[in-house]
Amino acid sequence: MKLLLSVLKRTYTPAVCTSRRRCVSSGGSGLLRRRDETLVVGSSRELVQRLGSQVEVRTGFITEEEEGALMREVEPGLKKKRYEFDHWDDAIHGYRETERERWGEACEEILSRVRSVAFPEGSPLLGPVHVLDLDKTGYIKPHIDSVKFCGSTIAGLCLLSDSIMRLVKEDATNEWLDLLLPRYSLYILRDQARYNFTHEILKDEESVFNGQKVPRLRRISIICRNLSG
Ligand SMILES: O=C(O)CCC(=O)C(=O)O
Ligand SMILES: [Fe+2]
Ligand SMILES: [Mn+2]
Repeated sequence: MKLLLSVLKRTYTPAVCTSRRRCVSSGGSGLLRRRDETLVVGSSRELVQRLGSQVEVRTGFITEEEEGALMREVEPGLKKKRYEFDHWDDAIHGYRETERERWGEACEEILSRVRSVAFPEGSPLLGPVHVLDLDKTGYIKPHIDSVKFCGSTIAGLCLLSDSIMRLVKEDATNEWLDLLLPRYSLYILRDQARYNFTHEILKDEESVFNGQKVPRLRRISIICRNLSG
């Protein structure tokens, strides 16, 4: 299946870079951009193209109804918890989370679609699916997922809000990529993008993509991972 970039409803203004960093859109690669819908910008065209093969954003991966089905399943468990704000040392600020191994039929169908596009057939997966609920003021600081517990691929469904995921090369912080993750999208990070770059979800005040404000509301992500080999 080809990337479903054309489902993105809004158009974003052409690259107007207001940040210190040099913005180069992925125009011309044909993979990450269709019409005016840019989903990836980065520190250089070369990086966007090279790392672009290890990063996917599939817009409209789920429908509004499917988001509703997922919410009905995760909301009761989340509501029993309180958002955590006070742990200054945590990678995540303003969040609550849970894990879920068994899902109802509708959700299982969605998750098996995620697995079939994100992971090679037969690749052993982490059993429980991770559900992360970020408050409107919550954000995820730069980190690399534990190499002990999870393998080469991270796949996340984005519910309730658009957001921006920033990837920064661990040993060369001038190399970076910003991904626009629209509500209803699926993102996939593989290989170098997963091992050699930190990832983070920007807080509302910093949530600007390619010069355009992207309001960050409460956001829920549902994340599938494979096991480390
Ligand atoms: O919310 C997301 O999409 C990413 C979460 C994350 O980075 C993590 O749980 O390690
Ligand atoms: Fe992570
Ligand atoms: Mn702590």
